[in-house]
Amino acid sequence: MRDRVMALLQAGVAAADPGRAVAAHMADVLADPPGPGGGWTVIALGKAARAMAAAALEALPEAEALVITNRGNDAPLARARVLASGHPVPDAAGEAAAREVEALLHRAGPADRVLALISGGGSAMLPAPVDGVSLAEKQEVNRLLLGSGADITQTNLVRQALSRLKGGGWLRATRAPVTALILSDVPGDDLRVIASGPTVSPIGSVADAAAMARRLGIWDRLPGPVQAALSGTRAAEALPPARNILVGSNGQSVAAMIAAGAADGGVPLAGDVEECARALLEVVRDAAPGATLVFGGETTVRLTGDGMGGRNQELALRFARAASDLPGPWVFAAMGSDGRDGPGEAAGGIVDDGTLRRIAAAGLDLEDVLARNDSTPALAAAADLMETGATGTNVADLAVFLRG
Ligand SMILES: O=C(O)[C@H](O)CO
Repeated sequence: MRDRVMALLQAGVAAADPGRAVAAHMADVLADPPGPGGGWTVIALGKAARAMAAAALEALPEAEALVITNRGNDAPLARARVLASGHPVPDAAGEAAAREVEALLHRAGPADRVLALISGGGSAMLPAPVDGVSLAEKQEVNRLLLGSGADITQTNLVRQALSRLKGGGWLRATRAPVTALILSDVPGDDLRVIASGPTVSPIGSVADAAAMARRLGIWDRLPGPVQAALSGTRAAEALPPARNILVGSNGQSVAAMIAAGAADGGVPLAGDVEECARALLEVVRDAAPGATLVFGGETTVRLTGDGMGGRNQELALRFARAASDLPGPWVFAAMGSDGRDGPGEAAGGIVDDGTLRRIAAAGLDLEDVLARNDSTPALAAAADLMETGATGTNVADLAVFLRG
């Protein structure tokens, strides 16, 4: 049963393979070639940038690419300049990369074509603070947003208002027509949110961003220049049109898992992880023997301790606790599609009807584990920790329930 669950998760991850996703859409890209004397400017941003650029360059034998990605994903790539940038905290390397991106975009003329390859993590990797705001101040804003409980849409609304390149900034910076291939790591696949939407219109106005900072309770702690920038009015402008194409997403991965033989679980992985665990249990309670249900999305965890864990590991444990009276055999697994769940090395958790017994046998008190958000050691003690290594893509979280 565990092998079947892992094979389905693997099918979901494979469907989000950045190289394959880009290759599948290069015919669309090539349908709008450069004009006479023009060429391609390829700029890739985010955790999947290198893999996306590699696939694009296969189809563009004359082109070179600028790749901005996080450390660890920054292996050299033929015909590309690969720049490592700070993530999740923006850094000076990212600021220098942002200047290179701007220079390339400015240089491209109307006969050229810009191919933007956008993936998650891009917001932190390309800090381009608006006039009057320093990198250190942007770092502080980042820190405040992370601690405020803001979701990714709220976070990126504020980030966009403080950036030259987010929220359509790439379009403002170039005279060349832009096509963007976008790999989504956000629930709902709002293109304005993914990597803060460099090639689409912003989520809201500067005033909306200021109102959000107030609502999140961080306004009074924002550095003065940031408050000033958020108090200004940036005239709403019509952005040049761009072709924005979603090439991979959580929904597409869930669809691939369904194509591999599972059924749609019908509820998203969303909201508070405990509430989500209970909602999943309600869905699977009446599942017939042999039924396999798949789920996608991203939950949130309210931290009450400082243990080692991640939202998928916590979801797996909370599901096992909620399902204590669910007749076995059953298996439930949840993972981050990037193979990373929280700060450690684990990808997620894979629990079954014996998990609670194994945790107790290891001398652990599950209530205490959950109160300390310490899911990794508990899952490891039950031989239920999932470790896949980095998968090279990121389309949020995937989960599978299988009834034996
Ligand atoms: O970079 C970001 O903003 C997040 O990963 C969402 O795409």
